[in-house]
Amino acid sequence: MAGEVIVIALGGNAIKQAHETGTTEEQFHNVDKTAEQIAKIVESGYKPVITHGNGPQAGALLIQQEEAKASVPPQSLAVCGAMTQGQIGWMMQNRIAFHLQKADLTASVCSLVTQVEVSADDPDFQNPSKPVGPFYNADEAVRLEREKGYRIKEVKPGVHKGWRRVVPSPEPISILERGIIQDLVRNGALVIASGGGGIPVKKENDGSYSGVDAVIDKDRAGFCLAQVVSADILMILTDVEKVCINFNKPNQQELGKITVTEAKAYMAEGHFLAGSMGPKVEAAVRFASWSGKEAIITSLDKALDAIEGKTGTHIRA
Ligand SMILES: NC(=O)OP(=O)(O)O
Repeated sequence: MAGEVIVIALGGNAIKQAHETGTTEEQFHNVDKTAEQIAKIVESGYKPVITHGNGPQAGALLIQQEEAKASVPPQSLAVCGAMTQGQIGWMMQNRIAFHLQKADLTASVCSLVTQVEVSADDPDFQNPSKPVGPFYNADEAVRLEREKGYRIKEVKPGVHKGWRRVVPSPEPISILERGIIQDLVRNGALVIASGGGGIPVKKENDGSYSGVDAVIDKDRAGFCLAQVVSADILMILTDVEKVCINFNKPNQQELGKITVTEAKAYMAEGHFLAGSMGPKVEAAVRFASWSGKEAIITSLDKALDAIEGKTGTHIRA
């Protein structure tokens, strides 16, 4: 319905396609296509609040820190997270503003450096789950574990290049800049916030916050953002039009409209991969349970159709 606030969590393919190396030009091109879709959503009367992933970019920056450490001091993963938030936030802000202007729409676009509190005791520090950076084959994975001490996991079983470095991904507890996000949205700005899941920080005894070397899942942080802005819809955009059960098997089945209870049952049966569709369905279930409203998972090009109920996977309480 026009006027509704939609938190849109953009997946990696909105910024970098799997087959690309991730040049500035490639990323700007993808962000431009994404911005065009977001402008259409604004034109239809909805109020998007945007968040985005940073897995490929944070992993690439980590590699750059390691490769250049003989000449410049390597920066921490928390700093890499902040850098990716600035980078992608700028690209989004730049292209969304352009497409709004082209459509004679006047909203101010603002990307906000956003910190998200996590617990230093989160179990993910013991068993990291967040894939970052490029994909490797099994041989490369073994070599990188041995030579560089990376933690590597298979994230696409059965696929030649199905291995990725993983880093800790603690649960987001709260968004520190929630007040200013609410003010900006209330004043009509199109806000990009909590990018890359937010810069992970932990509270110190003196009340200050310090950076934590981790990458928060942007879908889980997207749910926190949806709570902050009292969203009417949480929409998670990825590379598939609908969520599937029995994915890549002969009995694969697309999901249309499902309840939270059904989604939880599919999760318990192990249909959704950790670090992939798992956190998306989990965030959608959390939102639908918390709000009593609808969460949608679909692809970028189907976003508007999905909002209008024509496609996508819709999860409701
Ligand atoms: N931070 C995050 O969830 O990034 P991706 O969506 O790129 O994995």
